[in-house]
Amino acid sequence: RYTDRFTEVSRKIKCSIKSYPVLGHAYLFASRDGASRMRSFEMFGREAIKNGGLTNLWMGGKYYVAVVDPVDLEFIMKTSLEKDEVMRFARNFIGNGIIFAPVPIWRLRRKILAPTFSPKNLNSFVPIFAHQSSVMAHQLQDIEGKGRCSVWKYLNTYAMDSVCETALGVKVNAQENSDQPFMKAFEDICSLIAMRMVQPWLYPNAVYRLLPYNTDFEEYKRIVFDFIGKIIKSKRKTMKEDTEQKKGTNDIRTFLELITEASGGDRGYSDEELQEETLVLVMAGTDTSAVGASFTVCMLARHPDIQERAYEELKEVFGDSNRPLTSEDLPRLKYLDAIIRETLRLYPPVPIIVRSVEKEITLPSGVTLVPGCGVLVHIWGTHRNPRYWGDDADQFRPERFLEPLKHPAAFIPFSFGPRNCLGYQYAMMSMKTAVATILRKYRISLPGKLDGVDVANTPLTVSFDVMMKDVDRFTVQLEKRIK
Ligand code: HEM
Repeated sequence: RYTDRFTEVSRKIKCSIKSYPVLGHAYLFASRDGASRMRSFEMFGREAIKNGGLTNLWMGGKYYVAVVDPVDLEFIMKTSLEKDEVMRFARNFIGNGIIFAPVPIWRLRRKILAPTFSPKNLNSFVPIFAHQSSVMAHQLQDIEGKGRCSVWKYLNTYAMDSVCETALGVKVNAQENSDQPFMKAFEDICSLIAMRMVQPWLYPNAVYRLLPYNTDFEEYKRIVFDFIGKIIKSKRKTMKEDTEQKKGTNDIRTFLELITEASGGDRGYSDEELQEETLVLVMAGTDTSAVGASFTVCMLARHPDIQERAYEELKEVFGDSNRPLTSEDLPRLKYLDAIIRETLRLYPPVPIIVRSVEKEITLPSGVTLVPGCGVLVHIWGTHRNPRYWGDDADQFRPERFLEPLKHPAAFIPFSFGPRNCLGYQYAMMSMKTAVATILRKYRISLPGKLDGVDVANTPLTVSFDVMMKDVDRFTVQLEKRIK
């Protein structure tokens, strides 16, 4: 009966991509390869653009409406706060942490976590971003002048060190010891989750448990939880004293301290709940901003004129001084801000999110969605919708962010509405600090041609592993700038 209702909805929406009985469109996602998964998602984004904002996607018998129109999206993001059931595969990993939690749990956790992202707290983190990015700039000497090299490891460990120090008050020194089993395990588990989400034949637990993927999943999960568990245990011991000592001083209060206190101190979150929330912060905060900063570095390498303009802006703010960046410098770096936003538009670190329709809703475009429908919020497609970005929507042009947006939900790398990303400003500050620090020290480039291919003008090949990543692992050339 439900399927009949979904079929009825889907008939009102155009989709020229062939779907088969039982499989639906899942045959397009059968490969293990993340780049192939992303190509299929891009195809649905383009199809929705062609059809005026919506298209259908059948994942086996499960129906999704894919949306790339900001007017419909604004409505959906304000009315449908529940995550789609397909996120249960991510929930198997991080439990009821705020990001995938059902709405009643989410409301409580959001209330506790939100105040910790106040401007005062965020500004107090900037010296940590500045210090950690100077460590990164130093580490990058390893690849300076060595031709094409990946910057991923450097930016990922920078993000890890910054998040752990700001959120948990723990120095993990990932930059100096970059072989962190936690980071590799996290990357691999994301890949497994992404694959299971798009392959309905892997949905039943009875099937999945028989496959080697499940053994890997459990092993990666163990590594990740061991890491987080150790941190929490050590912090629980010292936190009480730390908090007492910091009272009345200007010392930085970490998220972990703030959320423990806000949720009632010793009688607040259990160890397990604190573990879930901590894991969300580390998970949501590390790879996403590392991916965003790494894509930005790749874009600067491809657009030397834009890079020079950003460097000029840095010279205006810092002159010839090597002084560390401060929180007052960040709002002055307006062009760098536009470059990062333009990068997040073309290469959103989270290209797709999925919400669930709980109550019947009629979208501004006139289509009525029934309970149980999934909504595929196509961030990648929305960002390339020519109706809102013009005919040059696929071109990298940061200047577009110096003008007002055509619609507030046309640019949604951090999602939109009451359940948007809590770390939005944190991420912008961390990424800006990292990219500014690299640019002050290095010129970023790429050879014009490689194997006869015009590198600068070829779009990056990206994969979908929950997060979107460059399959070449963000490869560029670095040369030291001579002052
Ligand atoms: C470029 C970097 C980042 C991007 C692109 C990003 C993107 C997102 C997206 C798309 C969501 C899902 C929202 C939804 O379902 O509507 C989200 C949620 C969230 N993000 Fe971020 N994020 C970034 C960085 C961060 C950082 C640095 C933190 C924390 C330090 C953070 C914390 C969170 C939290 C707590 C949520 C869950 C919010 C909720 O469900 O209420 N994010 N983020």
